[in-house]
Amino acid sequence: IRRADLAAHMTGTARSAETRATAQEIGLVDQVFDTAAEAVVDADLVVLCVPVGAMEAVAREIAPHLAPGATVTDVGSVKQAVIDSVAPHLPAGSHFIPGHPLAGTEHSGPRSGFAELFDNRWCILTPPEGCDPAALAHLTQFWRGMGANVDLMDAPHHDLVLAVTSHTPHLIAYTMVGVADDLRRVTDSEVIKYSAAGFRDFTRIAASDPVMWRDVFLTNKDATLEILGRFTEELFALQRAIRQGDGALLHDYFTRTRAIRRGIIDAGQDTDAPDFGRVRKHGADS
Ligand SMILES: NC(=O)C1=CN([C@@H]2O[C@H](COP(=O)(O)OP(=O)(O)OC[C@H]3O[C@@H](n4cnc5c(N)ncnc54)[C@H](O)[C@@H]3O)[C@@H](O)[C@H]2O)C=CC1
Ligand SMILES: O=C(O)C(=O)Cc1ccc(O)cc1
Repeated sequence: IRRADLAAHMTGTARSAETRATAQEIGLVDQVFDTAAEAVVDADLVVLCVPVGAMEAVAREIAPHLAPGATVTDVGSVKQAVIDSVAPHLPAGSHFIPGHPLAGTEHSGPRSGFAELFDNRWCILTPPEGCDPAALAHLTQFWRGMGANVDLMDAPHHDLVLAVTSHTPHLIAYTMVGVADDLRRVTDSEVIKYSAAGFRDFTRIAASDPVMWRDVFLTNKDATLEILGRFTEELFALQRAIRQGDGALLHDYFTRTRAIRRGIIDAGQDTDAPDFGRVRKHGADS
């Protein structure tokens, strides 16, 4: 926001005194308040950046203190649950436009942000029907100002797409690291020592914030279970092919998946590796 001078004055808050002190110390915002109720007074734009399961409590707290005509948005990884829990509490005359930047790392807290985080990444907005066009245009410009590309979607579609591209992959990473941990005799030495790229990536993902991801799965339950069901079917098919020595099936399968990866790279969306590098370079928590 500072890089592109998108706000005249930025306020912020966090639940713990320690986080608020850190935010103050590193100059993350112009003014840090003890409560969300104080932080939103006179704000044109309010961005809720809490775990999905905490959105409702924060919405209840800020609602009586919002300026008339304020725009309220969020960055939660699930959208329908946020709409259901936040919208009923906001006053008439405010504009609620949920959002989700598809950018982040396994790190949390005020020291984990860096100005380039949203550069050339997608931010999906899920405006409700009848949403104020001027408020939507402003919010779109806000995200573009931070370097993101903006797309619009309805919330259920967002939740299904993200179940495929983010939520289920995270669950699989958590599971794989859990499996390795169960094999204690391997974990204690060899898994760490000989950790090849695949498992290393899983451990990075599985180091993500437990509260945030607990809430993602609790609130995007149906879509995640749907994708997990399909994942399990495919896994069983591959398991059978391995048992039966069906090399042709495995080869065909891996040829198809390789083409998908190449499609992602051709579309300019292969941002994982540079992103990881950026986190290190910009000194986020490690
Ligand atoms: N970390 C990531 O890579 C991404 C996260 N998101 C979404 O962004 C949101 C925030 O995540 P981060 O910024 O990573 O987390 P964070 O841990 O850096 O910040 C979360 C904030 O919420 C506060 N909080 C937690 N529980 C609360 C409660 N019950 N009541 C009031 N405040 C509470 C914490 O004190 C903290 O200030 C989540 O909804 C997450 O799904 C979206 C895209 C990427
Ligand atoms: O660290 C990673 O690789 C991520 O996938 C970050 C991330 C986490 C949650 C989101 O809703 C969006 C992006």
